[in-house]
Amino acid sequence: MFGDLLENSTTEGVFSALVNKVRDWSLQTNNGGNEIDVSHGVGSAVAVEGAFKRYGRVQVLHDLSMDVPKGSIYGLLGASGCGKTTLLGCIVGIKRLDSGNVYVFGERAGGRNESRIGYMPQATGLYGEFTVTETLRFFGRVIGMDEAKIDERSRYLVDLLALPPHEGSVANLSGGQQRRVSLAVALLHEPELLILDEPTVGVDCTLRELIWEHFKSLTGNGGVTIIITTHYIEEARQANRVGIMRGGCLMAESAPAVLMKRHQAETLERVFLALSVEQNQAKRTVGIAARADRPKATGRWPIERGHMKALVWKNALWLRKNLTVLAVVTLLPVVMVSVFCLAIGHSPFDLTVAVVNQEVGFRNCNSTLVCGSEEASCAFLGYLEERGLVMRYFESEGDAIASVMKGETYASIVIRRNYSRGLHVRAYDWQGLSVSELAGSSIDVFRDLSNKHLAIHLQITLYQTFQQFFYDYIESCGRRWEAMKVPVQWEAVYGSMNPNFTDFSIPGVLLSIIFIIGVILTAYAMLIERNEASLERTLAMGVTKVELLTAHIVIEYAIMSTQIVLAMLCAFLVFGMTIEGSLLLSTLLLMLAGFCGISYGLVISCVSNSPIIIALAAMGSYFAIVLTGGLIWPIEAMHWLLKPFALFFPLTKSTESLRHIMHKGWGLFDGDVYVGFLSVITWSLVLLSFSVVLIKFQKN
Ligand SMILES: Nc1ncnc2c1ncn2[C@@H]1O[C@H](COP(=O)(O)OP(=O)(O)OP(=O)(O)O)[C@@H](O)[C@H]1O
Repeated sequence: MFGDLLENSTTEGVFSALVNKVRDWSLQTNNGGNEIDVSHGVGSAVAVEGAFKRYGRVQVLHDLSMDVPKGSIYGLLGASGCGKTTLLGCIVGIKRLDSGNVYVFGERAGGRNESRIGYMPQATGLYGEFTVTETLRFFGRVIGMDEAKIDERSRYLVDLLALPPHEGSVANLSGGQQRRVSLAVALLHEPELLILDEPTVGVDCTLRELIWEHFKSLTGNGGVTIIITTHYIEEARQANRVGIMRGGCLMAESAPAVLMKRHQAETLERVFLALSVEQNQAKRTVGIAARADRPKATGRWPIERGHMKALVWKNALWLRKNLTVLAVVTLLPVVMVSVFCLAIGHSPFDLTVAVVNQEVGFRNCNSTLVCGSEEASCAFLGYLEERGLVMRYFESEGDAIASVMKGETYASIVIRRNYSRGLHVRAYDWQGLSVSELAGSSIDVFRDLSNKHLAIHLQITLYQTFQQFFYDYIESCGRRWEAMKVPVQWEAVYGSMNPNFTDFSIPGVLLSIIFIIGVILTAYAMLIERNEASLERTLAMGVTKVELLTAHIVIEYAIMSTQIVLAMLCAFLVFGMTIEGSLLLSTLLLMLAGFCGISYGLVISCVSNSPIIIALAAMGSYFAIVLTGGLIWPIEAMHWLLKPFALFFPLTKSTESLRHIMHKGWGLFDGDVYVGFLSVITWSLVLLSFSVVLIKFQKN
């Protein structure tokens, strides 16, 4: 309708003087019996005084005043982007003015009169997965209706608005059907004030007529007040009063017939054009109006039982309808723990090495270990094969080294011609060992050191294999091999004699998995909630943001408990990770880490509503935590600049504590186990408080 007069979002200047003049004049000449005085007295359902509102640099409402008499239909008209939805949001209480006042039934907007208001946002504001019945049940519960009343009203509205059968989900309805469901939600609790943002878009003319008849009967018989925005301008002729907005100002406010008469126009559209011309002329002459006082926020207890029950029910219903998501989320930690245990900490096997055995060449030889054997090198290579090395034999040393250089083998092992003789002298008569025997009994190894893990593994394998082989050779010669041992006796206070990297890392891995899943789930749940238009509607019904958060935390905690139990069963029962201490204490620490993740997820979701930023923040912090938390490399080895900070990160101390519990069997007050608990609790509380502050002070 107003397509040719689309608002300029950078509208400058204030036209309040002229606007107020036009408006006053309209009111003076108004002869509508439905009209009442503009002050927010007894007769006003809604009164707006000197409203200012801007989004960043864009001034959206500009010294706007309006008055909606009780029991009337008020049509709010204006071009796209002129600020109608913003104004409605301020009346409903989900948006705050920068300055000015909004009164609803004589009380400041945003107070406790949500049960008297029915709000239909511009977007449908519904949960796509729910059926019509479930949608009406949820919003009925939020507003505090009893079940019988919800059923009764649902039947009535389904009939009135010709809503489709109940079984299908709302997302599968047509646009017009969805708008009707949305209207039904607004009408559900029989509110005294209906605020409807374009309720008849996508509705056919017959049904539109019917809906308007219903509005008229509501205002006529029931004393209900309706504020309605519409782009079908002719519709607004049926309203008792229309307000015409432009550039964030109300240019006129009066009965449609009065406005048309005053401007000698046949349609309201022509009235709008005439007013726009007058406003443009005033733009050049009128200065900026003073701002009114900033309204004070209304204080209230942020959590109500009824709201919480409805929200938790809604979240649980959403999960029931998204069982795949629920299954994936619940099993994710088990999958991550399994992948970790299967992938990390095991010794490499089937490593190929190049071998040049100058003692026997390519001929077959006897690998049995016998004292004084001329082919002891074969026995040694047999030992290496038993340790899982794969041998590739070469004729010359150069070919063997070339195979390492080409990446075909990991090392080349060269055994000299008189190896067996030298070895025998070393084992049997070492005092008489000559220089040539010493050199001949040495094995030359050329390794590819570019892969540190594999190179060290090969080195350890060769040392250990040779040690065993040499002890066995000494024994086969009837000598005591114990005399050759390094004279150090090793014993374990905690842990096994053969420590395992997987076992070392699993406490930190469990904590970090539960933490990061908490972060991601919360951030995305809040993102979805924020981006759903249903949030506007839920907030308009008096649900607080703190209640929304708490309901999410409740559901997430239920999921998290299952995640933790499954992840621990997987780690301890399936992969045999060490658990010497209390399972309960370990679970508690994991729950706290999960809570810390949830709190951090809340902070991220408050700071940004971009999925990319959320993903980057979550992954970035995860890597920082994993790298600095002592999970994969000891903190003792960390750079001195980073170390003091790393100790304060949320999972550093808690990883140590969980390791003490799991590997040493320590209790809460043994060593500094309690410090890990304190650290993660402190982080959770700080992050949670921060997110609550951010949420509280977010205006839009
Ligand atoms: N959350 C927001 N952040 C920044 N700018 C916003 C926000 N909401 C609205 N705006 C801007 O404020 C102006 C008024 O928007 P509003 O939705 O109130 O207009 P409207 O009159 O309802 O438009 P329409 O008839 O198309 O729905 C527009 O320029 C819009 O881009």
